[in-house]
Amino acid sequence: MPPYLITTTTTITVKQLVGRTAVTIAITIEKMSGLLSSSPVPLEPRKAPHVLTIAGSDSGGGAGIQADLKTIEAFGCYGTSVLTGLTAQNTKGVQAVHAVPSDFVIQQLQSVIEDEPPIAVKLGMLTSASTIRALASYLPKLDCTTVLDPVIISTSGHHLLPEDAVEALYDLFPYVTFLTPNIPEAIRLSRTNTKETELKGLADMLQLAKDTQLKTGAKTVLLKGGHGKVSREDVLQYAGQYEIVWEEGDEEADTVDVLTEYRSTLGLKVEKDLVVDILVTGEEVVALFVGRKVDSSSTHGTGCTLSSAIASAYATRRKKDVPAGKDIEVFKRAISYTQSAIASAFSFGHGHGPLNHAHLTARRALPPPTKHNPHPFLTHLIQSNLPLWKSYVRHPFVVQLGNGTLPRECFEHYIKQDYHYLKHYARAHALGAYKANTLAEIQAFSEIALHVARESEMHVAYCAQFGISRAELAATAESSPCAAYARYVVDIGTQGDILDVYMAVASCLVGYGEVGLWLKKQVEEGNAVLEGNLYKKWMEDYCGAEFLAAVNRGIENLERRVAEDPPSPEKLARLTAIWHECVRLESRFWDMGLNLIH
Ligand SMILES: Cc1ncc(COP(=O)(O)O)c(N)n1
Repeated sequence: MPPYLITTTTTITVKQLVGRTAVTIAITIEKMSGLLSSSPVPLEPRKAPHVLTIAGSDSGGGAGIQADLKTIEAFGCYGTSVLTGLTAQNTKGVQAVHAVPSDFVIQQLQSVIEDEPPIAVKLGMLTSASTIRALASYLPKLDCTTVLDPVIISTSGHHLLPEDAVEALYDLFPYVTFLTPNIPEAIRLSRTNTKETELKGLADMLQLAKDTQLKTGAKTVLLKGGHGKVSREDVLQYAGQYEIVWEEGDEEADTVDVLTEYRSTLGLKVEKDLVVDILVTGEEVVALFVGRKVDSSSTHGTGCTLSSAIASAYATRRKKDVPAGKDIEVFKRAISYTQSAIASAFSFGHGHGPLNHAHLTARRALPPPTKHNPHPFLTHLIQSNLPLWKSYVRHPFVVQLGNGTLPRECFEHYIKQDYHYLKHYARAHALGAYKANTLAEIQAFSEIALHVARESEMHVAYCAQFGISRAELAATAESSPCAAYARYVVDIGTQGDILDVYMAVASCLVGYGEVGLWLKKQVEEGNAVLEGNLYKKWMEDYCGAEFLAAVNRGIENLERRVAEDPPSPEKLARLTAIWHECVRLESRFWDMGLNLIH
């Protein structure tokens, strides 16, 4: 589409975007009919599932009961807390621990339970052997689902559990439904003599998870793989053998070249290592949860958050007929919540920062740009419908153009229609200038509109290479797919606000950047040809450094705009819908070329 962008030096800005927030309103028929009938049926009082945490206090707010209660709340449950100890702690470390006497721990527990029994109990820092033993004799009476995060050493390296208390844990394990150790904790609790550094890949981790379950006697073990490094190939080896649950969109995330390439031009390390959490129930591997490693120092309280998330996801689970240890959905929701809380963490303190427990709610829905992902808005847009995005950027028209097999008349039809499209694309930018409310923004949109107008002249010359005269171009009737796309963009510009305009013009820019990069890679790998290709000039333009620099500027300004003024969830949903529609219409534009649609 826009060769004019090749020389574009103007910035494109777009406002904020992101996150996935879903609000479900459920009204039961009974209640409805109750409301409507002449003798109303009394409504059941609304109840939030009760989740209890038995853990220590972190004065810094990132771990312990503070993290637990925030997590429980985020899952829509009601949290109660029994404190086992107080820590004087911040993000830099633990300065002191003060144990709560074990009989007072039990007294707190009795007070809570006598009033309202919990659906699930999370256990964290248990502080002393006497408290652990007291809990081991109390828990069987409670008869409810328990999640134990065996907190032994803090992220900052402080011993939170004395040696005799670690041994006392074995009295508690038989009453534990879900045990969630990390690799060092699993090595310790399974009493294996392996050192962490001796673990070689996924096979050793699988063995460790099974050993931990066997030696502790906990019903289910979720071995957290955050400390390990696993390659994609290693995971794929187990594809037929175990259920593999990929993090949303991650299976294909590598294919978004435009972001990967841009990150590497910014000098950022593109993290290839995967994190694998292993779920073992009854000595059987149930599932592997695979996600991308998040390069972040905001990890304080990760174990507390995940275990509370499991307790809460269990308390609100939908499939009540599936055995607890095999309900993959529970673990998937808990892991995904924790991963997003790390990825969207904001900076706090001078050490290992806390997670963002409120990422599911309104204004923090979209993660802020981080070192790991400086493009959260675009990542959200692309991954919100990856198959749709691929139908555009890997369209057969593009594939055939790259390997030189695209029939000439298809390209000619496309390029003539593209000329028409440019006119409307320029109008959309003029509308953007009209709607902008700062002079800088007015200038940016006007300059792009000017560029489009000027560059359409270049387009005329470009078309001449294919024997298409200016008169022929002007006389060509607009095809329906071109009209549909162009009118949609201009219509959004007319009825929407400035941010809508940004959105309506973004997929064209980013998509052509992606197509250019992909074609370049195809040429390097021998799947596409440049020399002797009829479309060489077109390919060179879109693979060229100048065009890609314009794409990068556009992405950067879009992200900046969005980070400065985050949209509400409703606005985010609208922006995402505009993006999807433009991507769909871009794909139809290639269809038009390939199938000579008029
Ligand atoms: C009260 C309390 N509970 C648990 C942890 C472990 O959390 P982390 O390993 O992230 O330091 C902690 N530091 N403090």
